[in-house]
Amino acid sequence: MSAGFPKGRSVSYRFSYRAYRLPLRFPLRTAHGLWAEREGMIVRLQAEGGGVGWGEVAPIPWFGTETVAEAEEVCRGLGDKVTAEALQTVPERFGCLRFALACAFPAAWLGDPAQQQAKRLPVTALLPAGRAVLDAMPPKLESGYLSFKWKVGVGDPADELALLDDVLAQLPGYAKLRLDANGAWDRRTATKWLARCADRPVEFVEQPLAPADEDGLRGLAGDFPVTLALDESVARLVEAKRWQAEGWRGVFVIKPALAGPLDELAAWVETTKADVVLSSAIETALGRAAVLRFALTRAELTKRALGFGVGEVFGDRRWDGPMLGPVLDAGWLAGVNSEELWNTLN
Ligand SMILES: O=C(O)CCC(=O)c1ccccc1C(=O)O
Ligand SMILES: [Mg+2]
Repeated sequence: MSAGFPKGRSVSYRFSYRAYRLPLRFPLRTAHGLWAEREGMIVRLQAEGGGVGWGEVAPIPWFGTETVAEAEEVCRGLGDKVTAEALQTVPERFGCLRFALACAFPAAWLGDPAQQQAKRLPVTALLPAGRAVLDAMPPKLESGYLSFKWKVGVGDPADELALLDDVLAQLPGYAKLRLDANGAWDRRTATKWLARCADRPVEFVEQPLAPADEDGLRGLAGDFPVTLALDESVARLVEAKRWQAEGWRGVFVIKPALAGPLDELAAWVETTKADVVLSSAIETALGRAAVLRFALTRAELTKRALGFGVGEVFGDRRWDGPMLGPVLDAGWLAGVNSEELWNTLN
C-alpha cells in the first residue's frame, strides 16, 4: 500500500465526505477535561475507472489540529471533482485532512494483502488513570500484553506517585511500562517522577511538561536517564522535524491520523532513523485500519510496540473493528469493512 498522493497524473476523482459523531463508551479523563464524544469525517475518492478508497478525518482539537468544521470547509471548497494536484494544495496545517485524503486514493486499496500476512506486531495496552489501573492490569497480562501505558497527571501527583510502586510490582520482568502525563506536570512534579523512574522498567515518560515549556522538556531530557517522549509537542510532522533538527534524541509519539500522509511520515523515519511510536488518535476502525495496514509493511515505523491497544472505544463493533489484542496481524484488517461504514453514514 502506498498511502501517498500519486504523482504526475491528472486523473480526476469523484470526491465526497460525510460527518460522523460517536459517543465514547467510557468518556476519557484527560488533563483537558472529559472527552465524551468523537466527531470526525469519512472522505471517499472514486476514480473515473471505478476504483474507490476511503480515509478518515479525526482531529483532536486540544492537540492543536484543525477542527472538523475547518476540515469540512476545505472539503466544500474542493468540490465534487478533484485531481491529485488539487488535493495537494490542502495546507500543511490540515494534518488530519491530508492524512485522510492520502489514504483515500483508490490505488492504495488494491494492495496485495499476501505481502503482510506473516507479520505480527506487538500492541501496547492503554491503562486507565488513577487507582483503576491496578484492577485493569491483571486481565491484560493474562491476555498476553508485554507493553503497557498508564495515564498519569490526572489525579493528585503524590497519590499517583505512590501508585507507581504498586503498578511496577504487578509488572512481570518481561514487560515494560510507558507513562503518559499529557503535559500536565509542572517542572517540580516532573523532576520527582523522573528521579523515581531511574532504574525502573519504564520504557519512556511521555509529554511530562506542556508543549509550551520547550526549555523545560529539553532540560529534563538532559538531567535524567529515563527516556522521554514527545506527543502533544509533535502533533504535526513539521513539529517533529523541528524538534529533531534542534537536537531532540528521545522518542516521538506520532499519531498518524493527525500527522498528514503516511508516506511522508515513513520517508522522514527512513531517512533520519527517528525513534517513533505509532499511536491511536481514537479514530474509528476505518482510520485505524489505514494506519495498521501501512504499519504492517514498514518495519522502520514499528520498532516499538503500537499504541493502539485502546480497547472498545465506541462500544459498537462496526466502528471499533474486531477486538485488537496484544498482537496485530493482517487478520485484524480483514475484519474492517470501510464501505459498510461509509454506507451507515448515508
Ligand atoms: O498511545 C497510546 O498507546 C494510546 C493512545 C493515547 O494514549 C491517546 C489517545 C487519544 C488522545 C491522546 C492520547 C495520548 O497519547 O495522549
Ligand atoms: Mg500521549
